Amino acid sequence: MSIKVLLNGAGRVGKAVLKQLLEHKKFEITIINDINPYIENLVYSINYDSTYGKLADKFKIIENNFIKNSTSKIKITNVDSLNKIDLKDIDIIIDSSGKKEDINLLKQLPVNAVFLTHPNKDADINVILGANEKELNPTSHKIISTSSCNATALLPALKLVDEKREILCGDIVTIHPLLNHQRVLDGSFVGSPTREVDCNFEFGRSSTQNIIPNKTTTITACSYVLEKFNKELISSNSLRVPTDTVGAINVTLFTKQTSTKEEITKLFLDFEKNQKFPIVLNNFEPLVSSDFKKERFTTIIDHRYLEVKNNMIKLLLWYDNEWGYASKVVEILKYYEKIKKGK
Ligand SMILES: NC(=O)c1ccc[n+]([C@@H]2O[C@H](COP(=O)([O-])OP(=O)(O)OC[C@H]3O[C@@H](n4cnc5c(N)ncnc54)[C@H](O)[C@@H]3O)[C@@H](O)[C@H]2O)c1
Repeated sequence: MSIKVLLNGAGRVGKAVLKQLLEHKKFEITIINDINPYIENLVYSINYDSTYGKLADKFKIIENNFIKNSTSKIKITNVDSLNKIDLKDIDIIIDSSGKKEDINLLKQLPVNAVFLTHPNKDADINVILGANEKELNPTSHKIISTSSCNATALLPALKLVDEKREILCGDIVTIHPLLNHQRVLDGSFVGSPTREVDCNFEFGRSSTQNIIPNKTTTITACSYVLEKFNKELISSNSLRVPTDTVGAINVTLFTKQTSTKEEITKLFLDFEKNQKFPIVLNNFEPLVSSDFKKERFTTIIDHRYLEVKNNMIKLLLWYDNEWGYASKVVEILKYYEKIKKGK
């Protein structure tokens, strides 16, 4: 029998999750809830996407707030809180709305698990593949955060280096595409209810005309997964750039033991060879950000920019913050179901 899923919030991440989950017959998205009241607009934005193109098997609206394509029939609801939805046939919720819902409310929902697509310190667990998936326990973890796109890309690399060389301190700069809470042209910034944003004035400026510096919650998100990787150990900031998707992280680490470039190269090559999930991909080609669009691997090491000097390691990582991150949400879901069944 298929696992019935409710998708809450069909924005950038929600739609990437939807499209990837449609490929997995084990999961059936039976409800999509979004505060967008226009079902015509919702179905249009699922069928047509400027970043990832047209959906081959398009949805159309059928009777009573249902949409349908050749394989799936999905009910559309339009409420602002999950406790207003009839959940009697739902096994799992994926909440990609960004709403910071009361955790106690989420815990009381009559479903097996709620997956949050944002870091959340009150969740039962924050999971990043390649970092702490072995701690995931379907019996005791009901509210499961799948962390952030940046932390998903970064933490497997930090863990790997730390296990071999012990990280003493470091710094990261994330270079991140623009997001839906930003402005197209200059305007006053209006606080987003779905995001914690510190740099309000900068986010009121035109996202298409500027590189916007801001703080990032990446390291805090890492610390929810593995406590060691916190803001005391690693400093951070971010540059928001006018591209649609694919981020990069410039990472500088100082380690207890010294390394050579060959040793660090081998570390990532060996990891890629032996990994169970699509995490590390080693790139030696002269590629640019759009070449990583729709890439499932989310810690793509660009070896052209790997630098190792004594106890300093400098890495450049790539990741598709929408599609790649959504693929990890789906992988975590599949892994959760697998260990739940004791396989
Ligand atoms: N975009 C990214 O690169 C990215 C990557 C990883 C994680 N995330 C996280 O995923 C979440 C969504 O981000 P996004 O970029 O997809 O945002 P988005 O603005 O594109 O999409 C959010 C969607 O949720 C809907 N929504 C808002 N409040 C709702 C509510 N109360 N109930 C139901 N639907 C609601 C909106 O109408 C919209 O369709 C955020 O928590 C974000 O931090 C985003």
